[in-house]
Amino acid sequence: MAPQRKGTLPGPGVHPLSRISSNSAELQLSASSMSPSNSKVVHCKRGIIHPLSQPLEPPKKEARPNCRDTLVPSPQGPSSAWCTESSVASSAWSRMTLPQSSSQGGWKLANGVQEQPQLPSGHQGGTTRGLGTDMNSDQAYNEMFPTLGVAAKLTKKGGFGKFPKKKMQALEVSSLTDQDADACRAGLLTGEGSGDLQPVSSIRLACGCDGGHQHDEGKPCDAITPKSDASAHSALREDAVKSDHDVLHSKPIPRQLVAGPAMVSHWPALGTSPAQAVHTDVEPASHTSKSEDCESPVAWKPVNVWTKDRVKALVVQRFGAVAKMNGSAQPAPSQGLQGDAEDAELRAGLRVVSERSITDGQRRQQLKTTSNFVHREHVKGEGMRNVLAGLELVENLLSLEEQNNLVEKVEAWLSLGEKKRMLGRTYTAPSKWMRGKGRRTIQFGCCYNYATDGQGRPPGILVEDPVEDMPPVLVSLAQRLVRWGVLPANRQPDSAIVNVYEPGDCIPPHIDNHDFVRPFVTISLLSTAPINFGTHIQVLGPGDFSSPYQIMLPPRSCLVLKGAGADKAQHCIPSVKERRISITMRQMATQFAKEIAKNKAEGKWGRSR
Ligand SMILES: O=C(O)CCC(=O)C(=O)O
Ligand SMILES: [Fe+2]
Repeated sequence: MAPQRKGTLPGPGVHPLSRISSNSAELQLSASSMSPSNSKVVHCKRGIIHPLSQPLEPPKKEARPNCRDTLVPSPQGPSSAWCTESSVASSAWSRMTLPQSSSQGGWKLANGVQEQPQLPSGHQGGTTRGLGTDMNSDQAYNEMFPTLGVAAKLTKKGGFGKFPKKKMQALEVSSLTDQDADACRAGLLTGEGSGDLQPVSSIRLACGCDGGHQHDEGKPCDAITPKSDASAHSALREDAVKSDHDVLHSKPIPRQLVAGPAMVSHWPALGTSPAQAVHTDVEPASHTSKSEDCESPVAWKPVNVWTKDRVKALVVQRFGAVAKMNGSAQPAPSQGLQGDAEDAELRAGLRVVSERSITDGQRRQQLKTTSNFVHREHVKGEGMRNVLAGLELVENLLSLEEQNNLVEKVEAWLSLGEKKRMLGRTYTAPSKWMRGKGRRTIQFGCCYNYATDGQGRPPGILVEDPVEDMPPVLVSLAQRLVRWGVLPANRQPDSAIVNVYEPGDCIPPHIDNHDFVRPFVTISLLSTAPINFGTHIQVLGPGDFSSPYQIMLPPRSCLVLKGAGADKAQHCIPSVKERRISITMRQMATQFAKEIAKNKAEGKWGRSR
């Protein structure tokens, strides 16, 4: 039996005057589980160190010139021409995500042979590159390595362990289609099966290079691989890859998104790259004090500080690969629950390497929680009571860098949504923008029906209507909310709505639907905005609401809603002055989660891509 559906959440594009409601109801409780992969990836500012947790083998050389992702035939090397679609799936091969616009690169294979820049006929997008190749073009290098989402399809057999080192130099990879590449960057196109996209092993460092060359201590990396450094490159790369693999040999391949700072040049819809924003003062004006910038545990460091020793230290730190890296017999340090969780966050792009040393306990201590909100109103049948009881504002939830990473993801999701590349009603936008009309939303995990729809379905979760799964970055966020005590363990969110407020946008007064259990949270990003509370909030005009109580929501904070604060008082966000993003993360009542799981298992939630 479906739970009562009384609360309603205003939709993204309907005038607020048409949708005020309030109510309360008893809830069905549920506990859902999300299973982070245990694989480990080092994620640095402008790149990642991906472990290869499953082995690779050279693909069979079956030429399939007309398949979707046909490789550019390469003049030499073990992989002269084959179809990634078949060979990757069948023989543990990798595919590298490259934007179409980067295809005029002028790369060289390590053996010095120029790779053909032209795409073969039948190619639908993207291009082919060599992994472990030298670059002969600064432009190509800078355009590609720091920018790319990297994905691979891998099967369970073969491996670097069995793969001759030299052939690493000529590993051939091919791009995904443009659509896949977009989805990959957005952290949506992932999966565990051999038919899904997976990250390829690669080492790309903060300098934007792939780790394939020697870095002099303290000296900037010029991101061009001099020929003479070739052996140093491969030594470093292979050491690290081997170590990753040795340590992680039996673990599943991590799901990963890589979105670098140069993404904007390939994907104009993204706007300014948040990765650059970290050190270029894109932080909105609402970040008033300088100290706020300083409280981030991650101080900005110049990107050119990576040295071979630093890389080794990182790999050791991340993977416990002491023995492999140093040739000594030290045992690998064990990774506890915290380590695994951090790994998941690193993979998801939520956490950066430099935050690795911060324990959950320390993170919890950084949180500043305010919970004594009081506003007494008459509640029918209950008399006067504090209708804000149960609200908690948790400040300092995210560092600046974590916020920027999230915003970068949101921009990618918006871009996909605009291109209609997300499932069903994942992305919704007001048909025509006007002040107070609404906001854009991105829903993950379940489709929420904001208002009675054309088929007469009431507000609430629509279990038949597919939306995209929670992306890894949000799964990690949900897990950390529990780990840091913001939400109880049995309330880990399994759904999320991203609200994107452009100046003038609002969310009208509402009580969140009881298809979602309490407590739940809404996380604020980018700018401070007031949230209004009251049992009867008045709508004065588009985006203009009159209410007896207001709480300021600073960026990087979250508001926990439960008790009367969630169920007796309505809340709303009046038209915002500055761009703001919020992520409302909630757990579905058990039966909805179960029905959705069932529908997915029966293949009723197809992918639109
Ligand atoms: O943007 C916010 O902080 C509030 C969002 C909200 O109320 C909701 O998603 O239900
Ligand atoms: Fe809400």
